[in-house]
Amino acid sequence: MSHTTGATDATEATIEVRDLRKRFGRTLAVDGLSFTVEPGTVTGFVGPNGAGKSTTMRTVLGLDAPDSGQALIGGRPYHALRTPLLEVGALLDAAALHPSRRGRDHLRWLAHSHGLPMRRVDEVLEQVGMEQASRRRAGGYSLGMRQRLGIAAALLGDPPVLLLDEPVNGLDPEGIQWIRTLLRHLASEGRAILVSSHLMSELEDTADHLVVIGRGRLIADTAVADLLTAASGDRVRLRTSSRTEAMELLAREGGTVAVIDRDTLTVTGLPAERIVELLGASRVPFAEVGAHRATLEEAYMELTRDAVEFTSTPAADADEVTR
Ligand SMILES: Nc1ncnc2c1ncn2[C@@H]1O[C@H](COP(=O)(O)OP(=O)(O)OP(=O)(O)O)[C@@H](O)[C@H]1O
Repeated sequence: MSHTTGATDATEATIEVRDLRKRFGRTLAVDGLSFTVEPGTVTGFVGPNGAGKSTTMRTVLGLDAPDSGQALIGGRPYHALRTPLLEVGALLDAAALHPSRRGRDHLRWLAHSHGLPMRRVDEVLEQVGMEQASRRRAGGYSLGMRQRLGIAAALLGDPPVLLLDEPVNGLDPEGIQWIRTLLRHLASEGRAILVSSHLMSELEDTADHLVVIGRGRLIADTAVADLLTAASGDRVRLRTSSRTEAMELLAREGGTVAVIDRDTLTVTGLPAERIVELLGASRVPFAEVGAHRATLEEAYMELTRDAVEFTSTPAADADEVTR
């Protein structure tokens, strides 16, 4: 953060959600949710469609009023922020722009209305790779371009807190890689960043921390590294051209064997050294025996499977919490 725009100090870079509840008619969108986004971290906000992610973000941004509980930015509710654009940046929908307006003019207007120096417009346009495109009219922008412009607008006030709702939507693989690098960089500067996604794989290599919700309730609030370690367990991964033979042998010796693909297995209940010994003694060909590292997707599946009981609601409430 440059601090030239008077951004708040690092201790204020947090998002705190405290026992938040929000109902829309018969739908309980957010049901007693609490979590904190710490400075210097990218926190992934994950859950299936309709889980309550957007509602939570909108409440943090003062766009929805909570029925109870609190949503705070740097310890204060959004409406109490003196200079919101300098304190929190947000991407909710890809920038809704008038088709005849140039992206650059949109940012200049935003900067002007908040008393920000015009050089910030050029700085953020460079940061999102839109220097050239921003001189064209928005009517011709792709969804990816509008996403980039929306991110530029969020960064304009150099805020210590960022909320991005599904920022990867519409980006091509190169764009996805770009946003990963950008978010890592922004977090390394001490910002608190909350990024929602309904796909766990999109957060691989981006998030340090995960808040997983289902039906408006917290399922997990965990460091990504801890989640992956727990999900990887004591599983050993091995490759073999004699899959059936290897499976029979290892199961006989007390291992629990799962098939990953045509020539890859994972085994629990037997240490790697023992597996090597057993396959070697029986002359079953194998290669690459090592600890299995779970993907974030696998970890998520495990997590939500364990959380089924926690997330399910009494039958009487059932139609209140479904879309
Ligand atoms: N303005 C509204 N009026 C009525 N119901 C709403 C409103 N906004 C959200 N909901 C409902 O609240 C629930 C949570 O929706 P929300 O958009 O917060 O979920 P989400 O996790 O962001 O989902 P998605 O991944 O699909 O964006 C859903 O059942 C949704 O239909």
